[in-house]
Amino acid sequence: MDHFQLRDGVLHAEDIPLTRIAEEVGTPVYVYSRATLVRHARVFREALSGVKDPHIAFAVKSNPNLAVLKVLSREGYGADVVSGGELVRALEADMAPKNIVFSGVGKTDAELLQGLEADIGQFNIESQEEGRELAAIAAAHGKIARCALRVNPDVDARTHEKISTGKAENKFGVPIHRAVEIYATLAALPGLDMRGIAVHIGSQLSTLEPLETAFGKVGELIAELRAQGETVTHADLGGGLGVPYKAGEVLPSPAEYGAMVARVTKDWDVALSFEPGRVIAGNAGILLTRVIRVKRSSNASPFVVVDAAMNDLARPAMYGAWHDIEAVKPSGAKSVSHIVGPICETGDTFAMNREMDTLESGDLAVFRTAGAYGATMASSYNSRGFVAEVLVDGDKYAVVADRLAAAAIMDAERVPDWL
Ligand SMILES: Cc1ncc(COP(=O)(O)O)c(C=O)c1O
Ligand SMILES: N[C@@H](CCCC[NH3+])C(=O)O
Repeated sequence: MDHFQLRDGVLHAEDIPLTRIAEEVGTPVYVYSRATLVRHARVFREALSGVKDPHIAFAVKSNPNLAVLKVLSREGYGADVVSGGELVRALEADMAPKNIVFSGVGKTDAELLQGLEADIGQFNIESQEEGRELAAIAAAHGKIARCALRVNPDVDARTHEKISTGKAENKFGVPIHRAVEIYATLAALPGLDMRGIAVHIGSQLSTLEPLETAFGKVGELIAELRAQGETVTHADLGGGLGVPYKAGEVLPSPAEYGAMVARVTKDWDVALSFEPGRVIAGNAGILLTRVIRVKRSSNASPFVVVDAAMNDLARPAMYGAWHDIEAVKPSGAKSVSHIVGPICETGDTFAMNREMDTLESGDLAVFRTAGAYGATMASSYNSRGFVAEVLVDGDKYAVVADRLAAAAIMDAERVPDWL
């Protein structure tokens, strides 16, 4: 069920008209639906009913807002973090340390220590070098780091090249053909409890086949490790399940994903964990914007200039990504337009020649499927300040991230007295 629906001609988030949020909070603003987050969290867990005791760690990078994390921690979700900053957020949102997994190719010594001191559940080690450093830090502090070795299975996830992570040429994980040797080396080090394998081949996957191929390789690796006398009790299957960005688009469902996982892993005899991000948060959020003006300077499609820009929602500029765009109070008229932001880059374009609701100066519109990799990738480019975020719950809402004005950002800058 979609919690962003038209009621009496006005698009609502749950029971709140988006016109009200625009008036009271201003635009641009991200709006999240608590009911959708909860529904997605439960659907994903339910989809894994064929897996014994799955551990689900929300990929914090997809939406690190504290209120969003709190909703998910209340659903029993843990966190997949990739920085000390994300770790602090997960703890702040009451995610139990044992339910936190630390991924990423570039964890610094300080971040490794931070994870050890928080006694997180698992480090996903991405290189032999990182494993050695973690072992030394753990041993020096009298701690044991529970670890999985992230492997790179050299599988094409068939997604956008910038978010593919499982090809040999990508920076992530250790080459799977070297995994047995590296695992054995790390398992012999004091300070490390090597207990499993992790894999994540990319994001916004639109077919299950690459995942199945990668998981098949992990299954073979686990058997090989055990044959060599290594202990393997855990496997982390990452995230990556795609979501529809266009109305009517059909992607593999969480249930199909869960059934595939249960089938492929049935003889593994390990505790499985998952790191979903987009599939939980993507369709739980929209970006609400207002049309500044419509430029009709030629016979071509008009430029509808909105007050959101590539600094607020980077995906179209970065990946050529599509987000459905709809009027908040649709008149019924449709036309072909270009939807652009105010930033001084041609790349600040959300849609070209898009047939969609006709928008006029002052109208409100939404970018759909903006709950994942939206606000979190915002910047202050062109000194635009940071976009605000709102969480709706039935007939109430709260501002869960203040708009950070350009002036507040400037306050953090200093002009040296020798200038
Ligand atoms: C290690 C890791 N886990 C989980 C995720 C979450 O991916 P997604 O949002 O596609 O589910 C990512 C991002 O791709 C990631 O890099
Ligand atoms: N930022 C990307 C996803 C990156 C996934 C990170 N592992 C996107 O918006 O699609």
